[in-house]
Amino acid sequence: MQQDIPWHLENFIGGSFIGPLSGNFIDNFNPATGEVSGKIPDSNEQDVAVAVKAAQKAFTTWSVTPLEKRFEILNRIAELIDDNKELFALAESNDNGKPLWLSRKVDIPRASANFRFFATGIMHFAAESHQMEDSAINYTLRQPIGVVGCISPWNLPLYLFTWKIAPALAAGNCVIAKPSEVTPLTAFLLGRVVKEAGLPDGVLNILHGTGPVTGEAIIQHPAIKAISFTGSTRAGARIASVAAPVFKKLSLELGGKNPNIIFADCDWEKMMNTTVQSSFANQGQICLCGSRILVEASIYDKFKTEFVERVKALKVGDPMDEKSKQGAIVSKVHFEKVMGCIEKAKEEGGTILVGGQAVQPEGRCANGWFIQPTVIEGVGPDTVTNQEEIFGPVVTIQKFNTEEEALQLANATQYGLAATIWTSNLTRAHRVGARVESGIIWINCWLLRDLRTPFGGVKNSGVGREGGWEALRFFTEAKNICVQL
Ligand SMILES: NC(=O)C1=CN([C@@H]2O[C@H](COP(=O)(O)OP(=O)(O)OC[C@H]3O[C@@H](n4cnc5c(N)ncnc54)[C@H](O)[C@@H]3O)[C@@H](O)[C@H]2O)C=CC1
Ligand SMILES: O=C(O)/C=C/C=C(\O)C(=O)O
Repeated sequence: MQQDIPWHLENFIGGSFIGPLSGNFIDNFNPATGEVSGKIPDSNEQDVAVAVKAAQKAFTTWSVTPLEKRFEILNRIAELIDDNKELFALAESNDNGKPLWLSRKVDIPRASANFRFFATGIMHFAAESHQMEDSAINYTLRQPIGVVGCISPWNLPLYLFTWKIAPALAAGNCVIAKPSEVTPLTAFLLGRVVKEAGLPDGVLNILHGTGPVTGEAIIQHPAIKAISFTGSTRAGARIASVAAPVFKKLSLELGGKNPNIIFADCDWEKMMNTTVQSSFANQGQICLCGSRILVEASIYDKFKTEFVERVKALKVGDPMDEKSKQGAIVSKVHFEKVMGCIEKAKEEGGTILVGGQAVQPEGRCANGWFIQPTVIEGVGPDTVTNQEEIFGPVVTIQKFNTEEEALQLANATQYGLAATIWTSNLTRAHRVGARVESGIIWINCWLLRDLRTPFGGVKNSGVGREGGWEALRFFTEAKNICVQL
């Protein structure tokens, strides 16, 4: 595969790289330098229509391609991502601003793992059968849906793009996929990889462009029968309003305002190390980050002192520098949003214990969008700061006295994606875990991922589950066949 990071991106439609029909492109930026780093297609509904035609044509053969063949191709895609890991990692860091070591260690390996996981997963996927004593037998077919749409965000670009595409393809669907316009590079490179891996033309189509134009064209296209989306709750609500009345299948993985509940009897060192990570990994731009830290009163002061010290020590800087623990914020728009949230917290009476400022590293990153990791104290549970997703390197700390109070605080938002509980009392851990309103609970750990488990949120954090059989069920239609004996 070519080892260059491309400047001029094209759509990948019907197995070919082609420009947008309008001829219009939009600027792509490197957030670490603030400079334009390339051009991406500003695709519209005509481009989507061409892609859907290619996908419909490909579906006639891909949907009946033997599982072993699908396995072989998806596994080959995984191998090729691994073979080109350095190129993918560099592209991801340039596009997103995350440290290169993080792309190498997490993002790119997880992208190939997604393909490998669903390549093997489809070989083991089985449907149910139900016997009615000796009078009839029902068996359920799990058939591919047809053409499906996969729309992903900018925070874990290739990681989340492939988390949707891999199960969709494994299940026999053809895909119209759109990465975030903010981080298009690795999705473009994926087009080259799938071509080389021998995925038939039209099975995966990758279109670039904005949410309001390209994204809208995908969700509104009548031939696209299911949409899998990860991103903001606002965009998720919009997608549901378009898709639900025409009965498209929907999987929505949305925002979070996740509680990190710390009891006094926790394993201190493990909790501290992990809490720094769960607060600020990827500049806090992971929907699973613990943005509201709830600490038992008896250890609150000790926690505050040590946590602030550790956060102060996190080096913010050039993503290419191995020593940088924090890279750039993904875009100028998002940088301004996060800085605005910090200002809002101050207006709401919050005290900035550490951080709170933009950072201007020396050298090539002097004009990039960097923010110090920020810890805020003194904002109540009902404030905007503790209610709205910030999605940046900003956490709040709040004190609780009893388990009941911890639960009240934990559940006091519109979101319900993930929660972390720190305690060495397993009985309490189970009890609290069962009562936190959240799709995912981590006890004495964070982001420990088993790809077989159901992944998703409750309340305004989304609808449906990804991962394992859940994903393969989502990307198939169940058809029950009843045979009277
Ligand atoms: N995983 C998560 O929880 C994420 C949450 N966010 C939150 O969303 C806020 C805004 O970030 P954005 O980049 O604007 O996220 P977004 O939700 O607008 O964008 C995510 C993806 O959806 C697409 N999209 C947007 N509107 C669409 C529409 N009407 N139809 C179809 N596709 C559409 C975008 O082009 C992108 O590919 C962030 O500040 C953060 O709070 C953002 C990204 C990921
Ligand atoms: O699947 C995972 O391990 C992580 C998923 C993270 C998101 O969906 C997100 O940050 O939006």
